[in-house]
Amino acid sequence: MSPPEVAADISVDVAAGALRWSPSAGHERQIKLTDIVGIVRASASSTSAYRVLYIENTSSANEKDETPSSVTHFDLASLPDGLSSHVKDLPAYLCKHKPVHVVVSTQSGTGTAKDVFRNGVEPFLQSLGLVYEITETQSSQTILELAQSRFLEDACAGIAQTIILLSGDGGLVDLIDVFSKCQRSIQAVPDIALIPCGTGNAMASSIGLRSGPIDAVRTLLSGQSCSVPTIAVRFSPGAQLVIGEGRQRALISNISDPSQQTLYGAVVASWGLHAALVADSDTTEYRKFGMERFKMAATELLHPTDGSMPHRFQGRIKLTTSRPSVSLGGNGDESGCQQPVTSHEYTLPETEHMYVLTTLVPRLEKDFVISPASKALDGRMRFLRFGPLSGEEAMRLLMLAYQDGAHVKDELMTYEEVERVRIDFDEEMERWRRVCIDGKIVAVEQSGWMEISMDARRLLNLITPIE
Ligand SMILES: Nc1ncnc2c1ncn2[C@@H]1O[C@H](COP(=O)(O)OP(=O)(O)OP(=O)(O)O)[C@@H](O)[C@H]1O
Repeated sequence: MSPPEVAADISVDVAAGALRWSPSAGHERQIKLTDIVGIVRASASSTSAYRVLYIENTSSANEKDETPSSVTHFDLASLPDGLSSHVKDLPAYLCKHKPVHVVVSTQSGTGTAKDVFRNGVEPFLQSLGLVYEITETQSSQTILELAQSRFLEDACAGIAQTIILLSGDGGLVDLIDVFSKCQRSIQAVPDIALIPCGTGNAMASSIGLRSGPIDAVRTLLSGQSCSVPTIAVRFSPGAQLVIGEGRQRALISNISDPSQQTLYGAVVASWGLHAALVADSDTTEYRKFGMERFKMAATELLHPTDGSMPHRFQGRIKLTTSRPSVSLGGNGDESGCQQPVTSHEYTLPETEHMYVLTTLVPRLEKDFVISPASKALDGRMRFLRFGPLSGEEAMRLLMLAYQDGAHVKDELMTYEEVERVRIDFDEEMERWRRVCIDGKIVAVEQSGWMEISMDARRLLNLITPIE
């Protein structure tokens, strides 16, 4: 790390939204006030009083660099007018006795997590003098193994942990799955700071981290810790995880009891078009295209090369919803009192489907608002469905999700809050019995089923921006 730079001639130009200073060597510098990550008080042993952490944009017009920004800092002897609102105390989750654990998921998205660590997270931690340990993923098992051997053990022993996770949704889901399958009680719930480095980044986008991974570093200094609600997805005994670019199968759970075939997630459980396109596009070849990979796979599913219509997914769907009880002989309760809520279970009349999705979050990508009524981490589950359509019509409907979720107003769409969803699959080919749980793909056996419901436990916290 370079020696601290103590600034002189610091001035705040509120009208221009700029901060100017003279470094100890070199020309006057200027940044936008919006690029300030935060200002912290220097340690007692320091000669300066404050440290300004900011995002430096080093991109040039010709550079094709996906992570051009970096986090850096300079020191101040005193605080000029106009900067006091940027002064932050270190949040409790950065004041634990244990080193911060950083997990870099090297294959997430287009493989930028290492750069994001080098340019954003590492200089941030060093600027604050925080001690940290790093794990870079070597395989798709790394996070699962680390969660099992370290994070879970410490959580059960009551040791407070903060984990900075540079990944997409997959890394978070690996942690959720390991913690949810633990039979022991968690004594200290870990705080997870998600730095979005994946393709969809549904959870990060949904909690408000939509300006890229370097910008998400801000939240490390000024976020709040919120518990993560999860779904439990139970499967029929023959269901198997699809791994190795679709070529291999693995057990869902190492427990031999078939009734324990459960996966846990925090984002989405889907069947039909969504699950098929996530499954088809999860190959090294497709991953190179970033977010485009979803659209490319969708095009192939919606416009089969043999000129046929898109597949009609066969199965029966049963929903359980919460509804206020209807009072006998009345048109609702006019007294203003809350009506008791009862569960209502019914099977959809349609047995052919195209898009079937249950979600806990509003966004599947930064601008793809799948469930506009959802609020991240509020623990409410919503169900979306539409039936068989032409490729053009399905695309039209899904593109409306990019207009703040306008698709849910379309009469072709079923959209409602649910407590439980059960699907009984009536498909012969395994290809059409693949489902997606937060990016993981499961192939259900012929005549098999899956059942999605909320898990009552909250075993992990997520650091979210304060609104
Ligand atoms: N070194 C590695 N070798 C093989 N697989 C890896 C390696 N590092 C990470 N992975 C796997 O790559 C996948 C990346 O998933 P992740 O969700 O983080 O990114 P993504 O799929 O691009 O994003 P999103 O889920 O947000 O769309 C995970 O399954 C992870 O276990």
